[in-house]
Amino acid sequence: MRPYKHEPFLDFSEESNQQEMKAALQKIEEEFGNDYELIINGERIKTESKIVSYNPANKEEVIGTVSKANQELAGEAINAAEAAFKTWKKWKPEARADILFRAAAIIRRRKAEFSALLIKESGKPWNEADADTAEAIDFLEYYAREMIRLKDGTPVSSREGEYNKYIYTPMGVTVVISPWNFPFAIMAGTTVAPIVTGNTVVLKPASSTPVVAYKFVEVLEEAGLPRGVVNFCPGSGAEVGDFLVDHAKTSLITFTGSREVGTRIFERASKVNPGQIWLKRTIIEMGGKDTVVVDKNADLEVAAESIFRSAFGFSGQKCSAGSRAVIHQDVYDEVLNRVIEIAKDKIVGDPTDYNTYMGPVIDQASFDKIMSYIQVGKEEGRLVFGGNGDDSKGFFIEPTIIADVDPKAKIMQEEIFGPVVAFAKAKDFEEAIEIANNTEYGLTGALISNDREHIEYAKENFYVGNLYFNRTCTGAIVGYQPFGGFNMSGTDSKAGGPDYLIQHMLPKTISETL
Ligand SMILES: NC(=O)c1ccc[n+]([C@@H]2O[C@H](COP(=O)([O-])OP(=O)(O)OC[C@H]3O[C@@H](n4cnc5c(N)ncnc54)[C@H](O)[C@@H]3O)[C@@H](O)[C@H]2O)c1
Ligand SMILES: N[C@@H](CCC=O)C(=O)O
Repeated sequence: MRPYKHEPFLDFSEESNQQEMKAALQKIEEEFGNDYELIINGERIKTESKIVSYNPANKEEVIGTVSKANQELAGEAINAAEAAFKTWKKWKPEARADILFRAAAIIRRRKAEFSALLIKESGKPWNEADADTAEAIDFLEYYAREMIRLKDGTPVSSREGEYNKYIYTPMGVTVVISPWNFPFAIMAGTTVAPIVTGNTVVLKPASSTPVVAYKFVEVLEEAGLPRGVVNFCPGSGAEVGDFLVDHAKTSLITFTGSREVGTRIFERASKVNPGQIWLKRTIIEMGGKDTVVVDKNADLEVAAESIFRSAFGFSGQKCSAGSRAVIHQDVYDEVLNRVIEIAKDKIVGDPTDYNTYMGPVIDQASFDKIMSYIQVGKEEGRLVFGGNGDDSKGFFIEPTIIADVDPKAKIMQEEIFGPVVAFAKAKDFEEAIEIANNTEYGLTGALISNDREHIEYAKENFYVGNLYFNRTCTGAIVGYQPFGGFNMSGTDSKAGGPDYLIQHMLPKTISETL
């Protein structure tokens, strides 16, 4: 087994990579409109009721229709997962890991096809889609190796006359609820972490992006995953989500999504329901209100680039998005003007076009919500760039920059999840860090500074789960920057890190008297 190394991103300035992506985009169009079924215990189940997956850049284009589970079918999925657990938990960890390695190899061979689907189903531009596919491969490769590392447990001491062992055992049925914004990587990572640790899964993907999730489950089947170990169960959050969370046979819930739904799940999971003989465990990763702080002696070009890319990568639809820029007063105007300059060059449009920097936002509800925040922003600050949206064909919003915002203003406090960045001025470095910390979230942050003392100060005082220096606050890499946040950003499970898998297992102490 080679040491873990992250999957390299494709360089689309190379003609051959461009051609491959163009061909993949054409090829997947042939599958548009296909019908995808539920997968319960390996059986395909077609339902009358459907989820329709649209291209957010072109509302007319249907990516696929997907059967929609009701509570009865969700109950069958839980039963199938419970039955499969009896044998799957006995598989050797190395054999479980092998399935992940095989799945990674299959996806690597079909990389362009998966990225093309992400471009169409979630509106990601090429580089963001490629990064999402690469991250899905990374999760498979990394968690497989992690399970092999953990298979014999962690060494503990033994006194004379005894032999002690400390091992990790699987938990049971895991409900995986995933978001649409990393429809491949997060969905795949949160599905295979419970699987490789010996649990079985009911996967409820986001309703905007169910097709990529179906195709991933097919890959797991092709890689040799026995039936019932993963059950594909798309459905309404309110109906099927609550049902799965509440179910007495659910042991572990791993959720990634909004604060509103995450706190609801956290609360419901704490209730012990009739027939339930354990306390449910939850891994809950939620939103962010993330800040790029610029110090007065920073490299201002790095600062402007970092702010721009943190705010507008995938139209700001990342939990890690830098939706707040807090700038030292001495360099405020210069940085703001440079970010505006960068924004002027960038193309907003159809993400199937290689030259597009920013595609659409995911759907009408997001479009309306972001536009209403822009309206609030115009009242709370000075609109200096963008501000317009067009939802006639797809859900397009210009990169929007609002200057001179009070740190306590609504657009400085609430997660917008769109291409909007608010600028605030700080009188000195300490005040900038105070402003950065003044939200209820604590996910990511970046400091752009050349002052070593300030960097050390930030390491201690900038209260976020992922802290970066002299770069963007987005773009964590599996195995290199374990990911998760403090406070209302979640349980800080650190996906893609060395502490992640053990949260899917029950540690067991075995002590034998010799
Ligand atoms: N911290 C992280 O690692 C991370 C990563 C990606 C996205 N996010 C956050 O996710 C949010 C965007 O994603 P979203 O719009 O898909 O979030 P969301 O909370 O609306 O939906 C997430 C998932 O929860 C399901 N759901 C909805 N209601 C439910 C219920 N009552 N019970 C169970 N499940 C239910 C949805 O169908 C979906 O599958 C943002 O807030 C973003 O910051 C966080
Ligand atoms: N892990 C991603 C963010 C995931 C949330 O949307 C990043 O680091 O940018």
